[in-house]
Amino acid sequence: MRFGTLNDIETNKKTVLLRVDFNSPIDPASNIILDDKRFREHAPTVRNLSDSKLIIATHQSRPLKKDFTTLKAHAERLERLIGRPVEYIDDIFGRCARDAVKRMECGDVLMLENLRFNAEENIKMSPEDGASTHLARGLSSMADFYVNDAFGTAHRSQPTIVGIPLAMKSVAGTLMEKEVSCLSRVFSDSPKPVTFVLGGTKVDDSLSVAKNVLECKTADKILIVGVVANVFLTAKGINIGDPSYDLIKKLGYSDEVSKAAEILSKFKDRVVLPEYVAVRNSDGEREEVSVDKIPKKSPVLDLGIDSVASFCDILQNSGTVVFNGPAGLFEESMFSTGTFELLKASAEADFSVVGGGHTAVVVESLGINEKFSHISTGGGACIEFLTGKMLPAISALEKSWELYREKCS
Ligand SMILES: Nc1ncnc2c1ncn2[C@@H]1O[C@H](COP(=O)(O)OP(=O)(O)O)[C@@H](O)[C@H]1O
Ligand SMILES: O=C(OP(=O)(O)O)[C@H](O)COP(=O)(O)O
Repeated sequence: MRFGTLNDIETNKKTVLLRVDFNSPIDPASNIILDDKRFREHAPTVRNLSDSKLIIATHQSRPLKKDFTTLKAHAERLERLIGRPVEYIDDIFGRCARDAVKRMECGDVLMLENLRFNAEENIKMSPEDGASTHLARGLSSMADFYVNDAFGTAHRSQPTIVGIPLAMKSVAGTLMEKEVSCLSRVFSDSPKPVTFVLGGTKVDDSLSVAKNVLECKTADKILIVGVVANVFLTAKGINIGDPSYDLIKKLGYSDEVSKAAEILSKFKDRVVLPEYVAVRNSDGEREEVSVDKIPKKSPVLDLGIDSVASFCDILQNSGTVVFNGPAGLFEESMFSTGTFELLKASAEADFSVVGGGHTAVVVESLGINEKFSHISTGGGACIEFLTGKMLPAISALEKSWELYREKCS
């Protein structure tokens, strides 16, 4: 890695500004945090910084969304998790925040207000512009070191992600380091053969990942499931029925059909499509059909049992599995078989990685999370990483390391 980590800085008695991504599902009516996975994943970094005066900064949601809220509940949740007091302050870099920082002693933890309450944090900008914002200048003046642990936000070019690292000595936190090293391993020394499972509804992202990992020979095989499979089947000239085709149109992915066709023509032998699917029939029940017999009026909602078996066979013979996006409408138990069975088979691989919010939730609900080598905290960030793009947060940390390396110890 070409950026600094916590091992490269001496934080004892120093003031550290830590950027995390505590953006979590919240019940807007009660403000209760519904899933604290990201808190649990950032906890090691917080613990590693227990000898410092620790200022924590995060965002929650976006302006105008129902779960765009203050961070009092986030501070309380973190406090419970780490077993140490976390003071919440309803300010970001104004006088109240600065005074609170001045009062801090070693071991204290302070949580600032939602970063996206500041307009500048909601704007995509260059690192140079980011560094010159009031937000980046105000925050960087409060601490000796900046630690970016927010992998979930690593694909955003916003002031705290790309600007602050230009303005001060910055390193990656424990979670950022783990995400980058685990996801990078997919591209380098992962056990062979490497199989990707691409499903869910983000067809454009999945096609970019497929193209990248097939072209650079990262993936030996790609198993296509979910709505992504319906696009590929259409590209192959198969009639997937009106409801499934209407969903593709509604999601705005009609243009992706020709891109899927291009991938199929180039990499036919390495892209595996379902031969059998499950539809909801006119009685509202699950019905198994082969793909050349999909009824005109029935939506395709899962992988068929025979294809589940053949896909599991491929997964069981894979050294590495990267799984991103469910195989069907798993929220309905009738259509959860494909997702559940494929995930269980993937968990047995020597090296197994899961990306995507829905997929990670299923893995936890099946109680097989410990069996996976890595479950990414990033949705968009993980998928952009797998498309082979350099994430803005990582390039900013690398630049910071170049600029400040000498001054870090
Ligand atoms: N064939 C299908 N038809 C309709 N919805 C599907 C189908 N396959 C998967 N889905 C839906 O995809 C959603 C998750 O997709 P996505 O957001 O891309 O996953 P992730 O959050 O893991 O990246 C789930 O709500 C699931 O019900
Ligand atoms: O949850 C996040 O992204 P994700 O939903 O793609 O995992 C991050 O906190 C980034 O949030 P954003 O997509 O509002 O910039």
